[in-house]
Amino acid sequence: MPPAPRAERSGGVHFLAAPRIAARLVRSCPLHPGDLVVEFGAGQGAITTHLAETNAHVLAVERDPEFVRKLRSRLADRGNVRVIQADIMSFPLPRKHFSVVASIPYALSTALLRRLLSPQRTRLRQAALIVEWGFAKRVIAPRHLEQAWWAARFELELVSRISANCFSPPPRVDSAHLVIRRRQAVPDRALWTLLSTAYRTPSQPARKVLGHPKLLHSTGIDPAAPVAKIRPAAWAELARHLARDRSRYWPPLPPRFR
Ligand SMILES: C[S@@+](CC[C@H](N)C(=O)[O-])C[C@H]1O[C@@H](n2cnc3c(N)ncnc32)[C@H](O)[C@@H]1O
Repeated sequence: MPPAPRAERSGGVHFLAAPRIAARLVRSCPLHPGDLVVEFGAGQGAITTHLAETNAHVLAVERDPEFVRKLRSRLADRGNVRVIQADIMSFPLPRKHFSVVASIPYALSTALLRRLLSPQRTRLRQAALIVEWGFAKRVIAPRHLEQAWWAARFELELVSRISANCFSPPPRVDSAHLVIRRRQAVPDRALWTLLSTAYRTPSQPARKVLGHPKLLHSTGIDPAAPVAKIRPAAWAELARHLARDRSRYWPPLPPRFR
């Protein structure tokens, strides 16, 4: 049977057509030989080929059987790359520490970040992602509880804007290069208690919701500022300070995050 026409095969898929951007994306996620890195939505391998060069163990996940077949044959001589036909949303995440480098389908951005960043025991160390520009702007300035949870435990850096013309076919909007790095350990239960309390009344002054005005000052938080304006790193610092008091009880996280 002749292969399906390309436009039909790749319907809705925007392939990265700028090798320098793929190279920069991979460089922004430092990998060492033997590290484990997952690429979600490997497509035709625009990023996978650069990942293969790092000598990390690469798990390239792709749903489309035709892309999988081609990519397997293209990378057959790379013993460090496994191309796996699977759905991003059900692919079991590694149990050991891992990194992610990927240009993810726009429609799955929130769901994938939720899988990677929300669980208390996530093994994600770092990620370098291409995501929709507007999505990147929203996650680096969290307005909601779950995003605040992500940002307090992981540093989210918007590295650059990527023009739609760097993709084939070009999407309607620009994309962003987003880098995610796990912060120094944060006591999860203390952090969750602070955030879930604060985000019930996000426009209230920090002093009123959280108390401890001196501690707020010393962690760089303006006690008069609304809680929703507190920087993610300051939340992490505040949780570390409060958790030092061993006499305090911090309730467990909701089951969906455990
Ligand atoms: C934005 S493209 C990126 C392709 C390639 N990495 C690149 O940069 O050119 C997203 C890829 O994700 C794949 N994809 C979409 N939904 C998926 C899913 N639920 N599970 C696995 N792969 C999926 C598409 O087939 C496509 O190859």
